[in-house]
Amino acid sequence: MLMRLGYRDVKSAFVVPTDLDPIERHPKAAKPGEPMRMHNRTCYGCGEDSPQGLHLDMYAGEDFTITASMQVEARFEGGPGVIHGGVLSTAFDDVMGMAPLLIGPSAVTVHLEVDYLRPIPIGSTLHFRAALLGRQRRKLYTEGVAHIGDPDAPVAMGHAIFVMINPREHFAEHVKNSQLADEYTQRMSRP
Ligand SMILES: CCCCC/C=C\C/C=C\C/C=C\C/C=C\CCCC(=O)SCCNC(=O)CCNC(=O)[C@H](O)C(C)(C)COP(=O)(O)OP(=O)(O)OC[C@H]1O[C@@H](n2cnc3c(N)ncnc32)[C@H](O)[C@@H]1OP(=O)(O)O
Repeated sequence: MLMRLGYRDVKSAFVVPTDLDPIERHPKAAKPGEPMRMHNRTCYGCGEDSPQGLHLDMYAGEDFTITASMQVEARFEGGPGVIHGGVLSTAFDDVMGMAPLLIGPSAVTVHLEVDYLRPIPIGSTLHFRAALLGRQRRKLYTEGVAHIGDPDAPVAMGHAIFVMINPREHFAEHVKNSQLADEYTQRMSRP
């Protein structure tokens, strides 16, 4: 099922394959309107225990969508008075990265694109919507859009490809570096 967020007039080089495999919402996934569970509470994007992080607030939406918001704090300044482009791409990575969890698997970013459409002032609230567009083998195609109050006036769009992984294998050698190393090491040792 291919569901796009609209805004087709926005130029983007991202190509979504036409031969996508069917996807289904996982029965245990958050219901529309419910908060998305943090994948890691020290995540720089959404973790509540990441002191320097973006503190994205994320909710499950209808179908394969996520909604999210964040405050554009002064510490996120890039150009004078506006958000840093890298901060915005971090936010898109994390918001679009939540969409795979609606169908179940853990997945990591292999490709990320951001189209910057309008300057985003410090002090604004950024609102995001992201959608899982479809799956092709282990690849998951996503799209995101951001606005600062008027949903019909997008300020940025994002596209990304995530690849499904086995988290135990993928993070096995790295959990020791986590701020939550003890917790993850214990989780790894459970059958
Ligand atoms: C129990 C303890 C652990 C608990 C942890 C719990 C949960 C955490 C898990 C997940 C997180 C969940 C939500 C996350 C939300 C947001 C977070 C932001 C996400 C990130 O910020 S995450 C950091 C940055 N991310 C990386 O750190 C990835 C580095 N990377 C790799 O680790 C490898 O790359 C890997 C393993 C991904 C794949 O490697 P591989 O060998 O398994 O597979 P392969 O290379 O064959 O790729 C398979 C198919 O993807 C295609 N493909 C590959 N690369 C592509 C590209 N660039 N463009 C287009 N297509 C590409 C191939 O062409 C092929 O496609 P095809 O099927 O058509 O052949």
